[in-house]
Amino acid sequence: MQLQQQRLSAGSSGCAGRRLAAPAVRRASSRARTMPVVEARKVAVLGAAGGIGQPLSLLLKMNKLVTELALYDIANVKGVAADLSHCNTPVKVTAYTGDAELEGALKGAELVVIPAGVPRKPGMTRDDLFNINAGIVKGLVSAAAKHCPNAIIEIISNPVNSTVPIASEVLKAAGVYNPKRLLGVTTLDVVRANTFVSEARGLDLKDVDVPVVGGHAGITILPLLSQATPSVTFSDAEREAMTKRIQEAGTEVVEAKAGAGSATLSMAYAAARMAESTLLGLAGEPSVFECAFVDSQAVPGSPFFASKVQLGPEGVSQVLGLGTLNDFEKAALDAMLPELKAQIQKGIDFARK
Ligand SMILES: NC(=O)c1ccc[n+]([C@@H]2O[C@H](COP(=O)([O-])OP(=O)(O)OC[C@H]3O[C@@H](n4cnc5c(N)ncnc54)[C@H](O)[C@@H]3O)[C@@H](O)[C@H]2O)c1
Ligand SMILES: O=C(O)C[C@H](O)C(=O)O
Repeated sequence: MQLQQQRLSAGSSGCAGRRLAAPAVRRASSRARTMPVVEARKVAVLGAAGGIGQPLSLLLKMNKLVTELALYDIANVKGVAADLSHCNTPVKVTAYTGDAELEGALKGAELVVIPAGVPRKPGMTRDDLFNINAGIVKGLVSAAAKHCPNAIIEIISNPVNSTVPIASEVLKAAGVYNPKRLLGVTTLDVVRANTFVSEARGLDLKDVDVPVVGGHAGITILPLLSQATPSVTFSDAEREAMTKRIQEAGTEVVEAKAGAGSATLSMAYAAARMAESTLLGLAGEPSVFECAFVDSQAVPGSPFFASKVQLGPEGVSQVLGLGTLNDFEKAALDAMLPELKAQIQKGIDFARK
């Protein structure tokens, strides 16, 4: 609710917040009249007892667009749900654990958010998580294919560049793949880019919107600083340093946590923002945009790519192109592609074997 209030009044909705700025300011003065009509919306969080899952569930419990919050985890989820259910917001909280209860979590869900899986420790890459998380995502998406085949699925579990292709293959094999309904959550990259650029240039955060494209690991994370709103200028050295900071921001947190995991609170904030945008799109709100890692033809040869997408009643209603890149961004795009394609293919091969 708080997040939503902030979003509606700040006019910040997605990596293309600029498109919403004017209507959102109008909504702020007549919010009761212009809030989308809320139908029954069940949201399932798989991995809800984890470092991301718990604060994400709290934020969703505060969101007026959610009516039921189904929390699923292999451990400790009943306590999390009991705790959360005491918050006096209208969202109904239910808890499910173990394979036998997964169906209950998923039945009737319109949005399934998946932060299940292990996080990095210092010295690891996201790809080092593949061996454990690939199987977790495969299993959970198989269950979603069976129990809520029309739900929108948003994957947080790393490595996103591989787990999203795994999910697509699982859904294809089950005969229920709809590319408009599968998204890898890269919102945290946008959140970070907005924060760092605003800090560097002394800008009001609510005005800043930096699209981040590519994927979600190292050099595959490409902030398009040339397309930032408001327009910002950087020297070559500054642009390179800012790009690297955004690319390495996850590692910055992993190192600061020194073995206790990776980003959880900022990720929960980012995922809650992504979920809210998705629910706004489902509710028929026009002009809702976010960057996300989706089935895409934006870049030839890369079957998945993160770019700005429009969210609507069907999920992803439009995948936007990359716009005009400067020479630095063009070179960075060329440099990332072999790595991104290999990580996508690794996910596809795993799911097909
Ligand atoms: N996309 C992003 O931007 C982004 C950002 C931060 C973290 N992540 C990733 O999110 C994942 C979770 O991170 P975290 O810090 O919350 O980890 P965590 O270990 O704190 O929590 C993970 C939770 O998943 C649960 N889990 C494991 N297997 C499960 C299964 N089969 N079904 C249901 N639940 C299961 C665990 O019990 C645990 O509660 C990691 O893979 C991490 O790399 C992604
Ligand atoms: O860095 C990580 O391992 C977690 C996440 O992908 C992040 O960007 O914070």
